[in-house]
Amino acid sequence: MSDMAIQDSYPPEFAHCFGCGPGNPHGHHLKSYLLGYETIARFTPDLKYSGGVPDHVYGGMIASLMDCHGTASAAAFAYRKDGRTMGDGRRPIRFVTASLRVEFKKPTPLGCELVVKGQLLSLQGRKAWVDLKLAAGDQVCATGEMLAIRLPDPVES
Ligand SMILES: CCCCCCCCCC(=O)SCCNC(=O)CCNC(=O)[C@H](O)C(C)(C)COP(=O)(O)OP(=O)(O)OC[C@H]1O[C@@H](n2cnc3c(N)ncnc32)[C@H](O)[C@@H]1OP(=O)(O)O
Repeated sequence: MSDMAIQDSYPPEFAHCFGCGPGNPHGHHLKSYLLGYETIARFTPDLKYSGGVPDHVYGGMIASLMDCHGTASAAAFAYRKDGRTMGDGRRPIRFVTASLRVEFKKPTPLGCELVVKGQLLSLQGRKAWVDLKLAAGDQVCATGEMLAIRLPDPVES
């Protein structure tokens, strides 16, 4: 596993995300890592992120974790495809979410660590499709599929 969290390679101007930006003092600071051919993030939601019943995680939190982990995953997969290393000093590769479909398979327990994993489905031009799974222990509680779009490089003047 790379020692560097994908989000820690974000330059300051891209580091404000509430879910994962290192530069947002109020945010969740999600950290995603490239591990072989998949990505992984671990996060324990605070007890205030309860859903309809007190011991289940709010669905928006689950979608938020997939949102941030999915775009970070897309970036990591694109770095690898381009033969680059994150934080290499060149213009960073960044993706934003164009669409995210989440399927809530089981209630997600609150008060324990959640593990989000991402796998690349396809990378074509600026478009990356990422498969996502969120689990509590051995139980997959939610699955997702993201289309992430790579931000274009600025035109040199
Ligand atoms: C910025 C720093 C990021 C740091 C990382 C933290 C991110 C954390 C995760 C997030 O919360 S991201 C925030 C939520 N997402 C957004 O705010 C994105 C809002 N949408 C946009 O900014 C633009 O629509 C977008 C950049 C996604 C695309 O606009 P562009 O003008 O750059 O591209 P264009 O519209 O030409 O689309 C490029 C391709 O993607 C396709 N596409 C775009 N949106 C799509 C969509 N929603 N569904 C399907 N396909 C889509 C589009 O058809 C086209 O396909 P082709 O190349 O084959 O023609």
